[in-house]
Amino acid sequence: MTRKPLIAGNWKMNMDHAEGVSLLQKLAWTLDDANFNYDNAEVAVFPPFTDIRSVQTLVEGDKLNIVYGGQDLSDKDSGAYTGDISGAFLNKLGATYVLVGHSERRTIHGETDAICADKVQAAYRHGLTPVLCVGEGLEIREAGTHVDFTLEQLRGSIEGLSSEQAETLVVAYEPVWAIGTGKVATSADAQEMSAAIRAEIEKLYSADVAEKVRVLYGGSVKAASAPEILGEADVDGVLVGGASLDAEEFANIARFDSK
Ligand SMILES: O=C(CO)COP(=O)(O)O
Repeated sequence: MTRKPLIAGNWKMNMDHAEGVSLLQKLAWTLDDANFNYDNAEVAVFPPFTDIRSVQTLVEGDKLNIVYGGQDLSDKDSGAYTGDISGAFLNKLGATYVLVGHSERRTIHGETDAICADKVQAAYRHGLTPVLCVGEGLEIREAGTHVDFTLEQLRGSIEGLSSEQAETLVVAYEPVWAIGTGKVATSADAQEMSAAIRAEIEKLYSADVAEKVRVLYGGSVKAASAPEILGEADVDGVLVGGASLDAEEFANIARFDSK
């Protein structure tokens, strides 16, 4: 089976709701002008929470083919959790995906694998597809233990996941040393880890489930580096940070396979 590529833009803490709507509008126009075929790849954006209602209004109003999600969610459904966002609210706003365990949340907010596993379950509880972020820091990469480290993170963050849930899981391999540094991993690095993640999913579940899981690469992806990375057998998409804030650049990443 062929897995449909997912081209995802993580806006992080950028773009207020007005800026976000104009970025999304520009992205949609740029893709339309290029006759982008949405059958070739799924395009998703992850705006700040404050933008999502406005994004929903634009997507639904203009019938855009672009989907969207939250950058995080609470592991709880509702209650006295000041500042947290429930997956139920994201679902109500038409979100398709939700990022879980981005390295900036694991480091800055101390999110452990166990917390991520609870957030993955919360995503499924609320009809959201989790994009689970894993990846090693520079010291681990330099020690050569990056595969074991990342698979350990994966196992811990999908604790309790059923086969049925796992089939729709998206995993984003984002080596921390490549995030925001301009140091993009080689396509061989991305392939090595994507294949290892898929093999681990097969061990934990089955070959059929492993075939269905989509594995993304993230870390300084630009239009110039995207085609080679996305050409790797086990890489099913990219999770783009900085370059997703530029409509033209992100559109060119989405059009990675246009000759
Ligand atoms: O963290 C990332 C996406 O979630 C990657 O960010 P950059 O593309 O800016 O390196």
